[in-house]
Amino acid sequence: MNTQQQDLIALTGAGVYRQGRWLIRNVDLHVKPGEIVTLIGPNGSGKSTTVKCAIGLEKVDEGRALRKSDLSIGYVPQKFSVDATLPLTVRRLMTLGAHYSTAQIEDALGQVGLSGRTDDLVQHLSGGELQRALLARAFIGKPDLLVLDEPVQGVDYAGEAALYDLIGRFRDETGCGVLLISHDLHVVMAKTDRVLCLNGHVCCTGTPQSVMSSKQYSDLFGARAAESIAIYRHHHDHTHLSDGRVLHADGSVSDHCHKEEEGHDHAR
Ligand SMILES: Nc1ncnc2c1ncn2[C@@H]1O[C@H](COP(=O)(O)OP(=O)(O)OP(=O)(O)O)[C@@H](O)[C@H]1O
Repeated sequence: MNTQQQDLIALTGAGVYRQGRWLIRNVDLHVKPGEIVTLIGPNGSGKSTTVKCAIGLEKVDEGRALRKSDLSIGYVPQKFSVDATLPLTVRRLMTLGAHYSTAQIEDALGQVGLSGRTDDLVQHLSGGELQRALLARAFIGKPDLLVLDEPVQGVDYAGEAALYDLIGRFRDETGCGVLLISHDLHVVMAKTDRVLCLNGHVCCTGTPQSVMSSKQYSDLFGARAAESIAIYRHHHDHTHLSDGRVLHADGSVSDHCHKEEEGHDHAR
């Protein structure tokens, strides 16, 4: 990756305020071409909200969200539902909003192990197959940025490794950036260039190696590091108040939870 390259997306001090509370605050996130950046964090910690701000689906209430001009994005959302009464074939799914040749569609589907399935109804795909089809749809336009919100949900273990390999290969071949939300600690550590651990704010960040060798990482993940579930068992020592300020364990209140260090224990 060339660090001189322009960011594809950049959040700076981003905050989203909805229904009387800050969903995220003080979030900095940058993705350059060729870079895989992964967000991890507990349920409800603001990962999807952060991704939506980055690609312009949510607006930020403070801070800045910038995107490279003419940025093309291949997005696999966390939730994708198809109306059971609306017949939608895999071919149609692949061409919604764009035109691709049969050869291009077959090639994209072949890459995710769905060759020959173009005429199947999307409603009849299994959960893992639908996920693969959505990934093929994200790949097919060769976007500048792939944004994948839990791309392997419902995919079996062997299929999961294969799909992450595919994402890595796609990045290598096209030089695209990848912004990923993952719950799989092994995958995060193996594939990603940079990890951001969110809990309403960025509580620790760095290369997988630097995060893994940091005290914050062992405090966060400790002996359970081998278990992906460890991600959800942070030991927390401060609370986010409804006005966005932070109540620390010693009773002090500050505007944000970053005191001096990059990563730390925290709570919401
Ligand atoms: N538009 C909205 N209005 C109000 N609250 C919202 C809105 N969108 C998200 N939230 C809340 O913000 C919090 C963060 O949601 P988000 O989906 O970003 O979390 P997440 O880290 O992706 O969670 P998960 O791992 O469960 O998918 C949640 O408590 C959610 O209910």
